[in-house]
Amino acid sequence: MQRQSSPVADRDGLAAVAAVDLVKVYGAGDTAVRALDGVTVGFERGRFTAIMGPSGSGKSTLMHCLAGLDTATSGQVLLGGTDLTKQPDKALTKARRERIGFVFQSFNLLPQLTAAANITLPLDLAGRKPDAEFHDRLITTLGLAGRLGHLPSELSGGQQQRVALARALVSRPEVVFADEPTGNLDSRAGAEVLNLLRNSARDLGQTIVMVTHDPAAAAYADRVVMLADGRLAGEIQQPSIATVTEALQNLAAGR
Ligand SMILES: Nc1ncnc2c1ncn2[C@@H]1O[C@H](COP(=O)(O)OP(=O)(O)OP(=O)(O)O)[C@@H](O)[C@H]1O
Repeated sequence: MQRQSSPVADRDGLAAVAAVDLVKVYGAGDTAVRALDGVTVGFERGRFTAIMGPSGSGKSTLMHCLAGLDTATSGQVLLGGTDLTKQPDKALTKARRERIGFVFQSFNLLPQLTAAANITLPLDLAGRKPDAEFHDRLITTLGLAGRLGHLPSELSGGQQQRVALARALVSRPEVVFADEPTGNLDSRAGAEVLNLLRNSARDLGQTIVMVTHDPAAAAYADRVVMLADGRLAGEIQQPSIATVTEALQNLAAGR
């Protein structure tokens, strides 16, 4: 496993989103928890990166801070040229809505809306129209053409997650954050969703950052960033299930 992190984005123009010396402390005094303890890491444009590490290592906290869903105690979050930690609430909400896409373990689709309406909802709310050609290409690639008129309750878990993926991708956001996106899927549907995430990076140039516990899921990524105790603990390029599993075992054993 390499011990160096990638150069942070805005310095070389590569990173879509980056953390610079990011610290997050929950609580205060004796009960304070240092969930992130000075993390500096960049996530390159057009690549699919997985964040892994033992339970409690700070994966969700890092992702939430990168996505502007949580505020850091100190340090910077750079989305393109914008330091999210310096944005007033309104600007942060706008950046989250217009520049970031999300895919959650629990799909988070609105039950009363059809698949088609769920997919375009964020754009509709922003008063924007989807690029019709890109929209149609996504629907075809994600295998949703025959499902657009269905409600989420009429779709399988894998289909619901593909709708959520289409919703995240259709606005071509600067980064899509995926939080355990296959956690509620069986292995076949999970593999489909992971293939689609990988292809979104390769074919569409979409930047994707995914938190996962599963080495098999992480092996779909171009790169795995490891966290331990709120710090960067190395990274793996072109990961395989074996290299990821070994790295996690080494971390657990304190090597
Ligand atoms: N809201 C909170 N209040 C207090 N402590 C928190 C809070 N959220 C997270 N923590 C603590 O911060 C540390 C990092 O948590 P985080 O959820 O980021 O880790 P994780 O790697 O995502 O864990 P897991 O794999 O179990 O989901 C943990 O010690 C956790 O208990």
